Amino acid sequence: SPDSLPRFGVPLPQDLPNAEEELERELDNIDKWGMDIFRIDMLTSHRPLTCVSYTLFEERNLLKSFNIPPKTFVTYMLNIEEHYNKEVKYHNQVHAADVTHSTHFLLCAPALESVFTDLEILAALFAACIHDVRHPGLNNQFLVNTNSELAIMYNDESVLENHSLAVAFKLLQMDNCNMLEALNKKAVAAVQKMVIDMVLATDMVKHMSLLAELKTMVETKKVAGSGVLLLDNYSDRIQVLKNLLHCADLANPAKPPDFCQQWTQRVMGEFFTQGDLEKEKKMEVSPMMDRNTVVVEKSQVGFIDYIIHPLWETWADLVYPDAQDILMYLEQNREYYQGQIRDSPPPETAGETANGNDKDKELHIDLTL
Ligand SMILES: COc1ccc(C2=NN(C3CCN(C(=O)CN4C(=O)CC(C)(C)CC4=O)CC3)C(=O)[C@@H]3CC=CC[C@H]23)cc1OC
Ligand SMILES: [Mg+2]
Ligand SMILES: [Zn+2]
Repeated sequence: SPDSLPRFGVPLPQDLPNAEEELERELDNIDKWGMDIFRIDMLTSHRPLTCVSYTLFEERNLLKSFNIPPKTFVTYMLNIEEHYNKEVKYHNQVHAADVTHSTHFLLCAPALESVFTDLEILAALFAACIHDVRHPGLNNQFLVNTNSELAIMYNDESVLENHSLAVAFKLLQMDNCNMLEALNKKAVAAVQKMVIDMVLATDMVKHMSLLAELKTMVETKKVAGSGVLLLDNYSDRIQVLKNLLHCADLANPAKPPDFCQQWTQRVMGEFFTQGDLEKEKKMEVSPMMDRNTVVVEKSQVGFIDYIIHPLWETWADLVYPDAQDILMYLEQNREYYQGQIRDSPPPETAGETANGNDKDKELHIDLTL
């Protein structure tokens, strides 16, 4: 019937004859780290978030478990997807779909099997879907420094993260969008609190404290007989979920090389756009945002060494050995970027090459060889 949903939740591009079977093939990898979200973006006419979230909620049987009408779920997710900014090069619906997929993958870790309830899993996937909605492609510091409406609204505190949360919960109230309508008041309140806690924890200013708490949890790790993590209070459970979403948000350098490099292109495109605007406004240009001075490969090595590897190494300890392959990609990508940094020629002393031979003679020998 006409009002029945398309198979993957979204209409497919008419000009691609076998889009449906191509999309089915890509979605067969939804339980794999290497799923190609960029191809899904293309095959869904740029609605990867609705397609991936619908597929995941169906696969995890969450629509039935919480009596979420599929039509309501899809209407809400399409609405959320519409509220991601297509002009923004990185913080758009493809990033949201990628983080949602990564969140799903991390929740599948054997060390977390049967640890979280369906309500907590719904909250984590929902948080991933909405965590950057209405992102303007500018960071919190810029919004604060320019006295933006948003910064005033949220008193300079996690401005973007508060805004995404408010927009997401506001959109739930629109016609035929309340996907949580069948949940009782207590369950809705519990989901809302968990989603707020998780999304606020994606603000990078929280990174060091979040990582410190994760390290403490790893040191005092309690494991049940079956080997799964023992989390017997809200504080521990939400702490793992906050770090899980934070890891998913910081997963780009831990993805297969060509995906990692595409994300780097996108984020640097967004950063340079902000840097250009800061220059235009005679502001100090933010770190890594000046297109004239940044060495992208160096930034990636620094980002991996200071932020990404310490976080993922700790997460990998928590769920050992489930994240070893992810750590491998991260180390591979770090070596790739390190190798790309054009090492300036070794400092030559006057008249001699690095190994002390007479320059001309050595060059002559090289040439005849
Ligand atoms: C694919 O590459 C990237 C993807 C996402 C990001 C984001 N960056 N940030 C901030 C993270 C902290 N930050 C730093 O400058 C951290 N940092 C370094 O990276 C290396 C250093 C300069 C040597 C020392 C240092 O302090 C500023 C940017 C975000 O807040 C974004 C939003 C939320 C999550 C991550 C995302 C960066 C990427 O490549 C650089
Ligand atoms: Mg964010
Ligand atoms: Zn994000």
